[in-house]
Amino acid sequence: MISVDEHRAQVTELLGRRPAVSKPVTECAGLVLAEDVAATVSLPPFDNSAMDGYAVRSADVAGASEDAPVELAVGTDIPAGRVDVPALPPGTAHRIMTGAPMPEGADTVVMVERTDGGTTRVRVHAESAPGTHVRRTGEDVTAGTVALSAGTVCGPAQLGLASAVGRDTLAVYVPPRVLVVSTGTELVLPPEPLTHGRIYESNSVMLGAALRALGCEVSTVRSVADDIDSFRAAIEPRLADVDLVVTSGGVSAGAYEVVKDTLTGAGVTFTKVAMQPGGPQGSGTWDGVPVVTLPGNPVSVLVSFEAFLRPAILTSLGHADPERTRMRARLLETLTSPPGKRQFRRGFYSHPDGDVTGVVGPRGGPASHLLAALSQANCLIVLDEDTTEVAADSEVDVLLL
Ligand SMILES: Nc1nc2c(c(=O)[nH]1)N[C@H]1C(S)=C(S)[C@@H](COP(=O)(O)OP(=O)(O)OC[C@H]3O[C@@H](n4cnc5c(N)ncnc54)[C@H](O)[C@@H]3O)O[C@H]1N2
Ligand code: MOO
Repeated sequence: MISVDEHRAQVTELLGRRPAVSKPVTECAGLVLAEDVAATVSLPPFDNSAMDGYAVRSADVAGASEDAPVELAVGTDIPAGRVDVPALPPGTAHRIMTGAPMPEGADTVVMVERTDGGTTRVRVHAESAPGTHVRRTGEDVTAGTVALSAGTVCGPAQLGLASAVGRDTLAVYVPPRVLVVSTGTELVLPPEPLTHGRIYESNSVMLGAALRALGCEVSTVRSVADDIDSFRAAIEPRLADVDLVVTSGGVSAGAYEVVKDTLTGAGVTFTKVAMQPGGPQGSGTWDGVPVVTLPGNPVSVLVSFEAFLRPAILTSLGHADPERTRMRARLLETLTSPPGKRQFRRGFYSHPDGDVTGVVGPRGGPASHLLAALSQANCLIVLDEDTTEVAADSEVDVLLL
């Protein structure tokens, strides 16, 4: 029996670090930068107006007020995008739009609402200090500096910034192509009707969704019979096209453990991990392709994904912190846990108004076939290896899903 942390370390080492590739910025959401992005331009790239109004010299509108407006001749219009902006002669105003370049000579912008909106002459009803409503060159980013560092997760704001400094591609770690395989002679796919003793296959759909959420490209073999020849025939031809194989089922102690029977001695090590659910696990390689074998019970599959695959894949993709957000929460019911095992119970975490901790109630018992309870959960309650009981009202760790 090995610990959760030991198995996680093995799976993380197995997956290693993904290669970096250049991708269009539009395809980089959620991925991690494999390069520093240097700004080749400043942001803003030029002094420009923050308001629709009039570019003026502040000295020319000094003392202006509602009762004593200052009247100036209007020179020209400067819409955003105009490149041939004439300088501003003293005692005049240029009509300027938000984002348009400031004319030489102007040091401030008066909002149109503080004027009569004139097009040949304008009455200005307010003073405007130098710099008012002017966005200065480089006040956000200075050309030549690093706008985004390697290791940054590309969310919407980061991709916006990369685009604003002129990048249309980025070097990012490319997510793996994953083959998801569900084993079990009992598995049936809709619309085939269920006969007694068989069940509808669900693990591959669940795993596929979890993997795609990390950016993985997923292909699936949804139902392989518990037979070594069928298993080999279904998987071996596909190995060349994937970076990782994830199987479910066929790894425990029965007489028909197809995954274990096929891969033992062929590069995959099977072991028991001190956790509940998700005890029977395996990892290794098959013809050089990394393989992670999960137990078949649906809740075990998703808990194993959270405990091992998710952190290993995120690490392989360059994430510095692959952990789920961990919170302390007040437990609403007493829970028990087997000694020596880390238990992951499904829970619902909420945060009543004014509560600084949050509360969590279990959803379903510890058994690993309770898929409906899992579907109502938004967190895993973690009871560590030394804990056998946690009383209601005690604080526990929860991992937010
Ligand atoms: N004598 C022992 N029996 C079992 C042990 C043990 O240590 N000794 N461990 C139990 C635990 S814990 C688990 S978990 C399971 C793991 O068994 P397998 O990985 O071999 O999985 P299967 O037997 O193939 O399936 C388990 C369960 O899950 C259902 N299943 C499987 N695949 C799917 C799927 N794709 N979609 C939906 N449901 C699926 C399957 O029908 C079984 O009910 O072993 C225990 N036994
Ligand atoms: O450890 Mo099993 O994975 O409880 O169902």
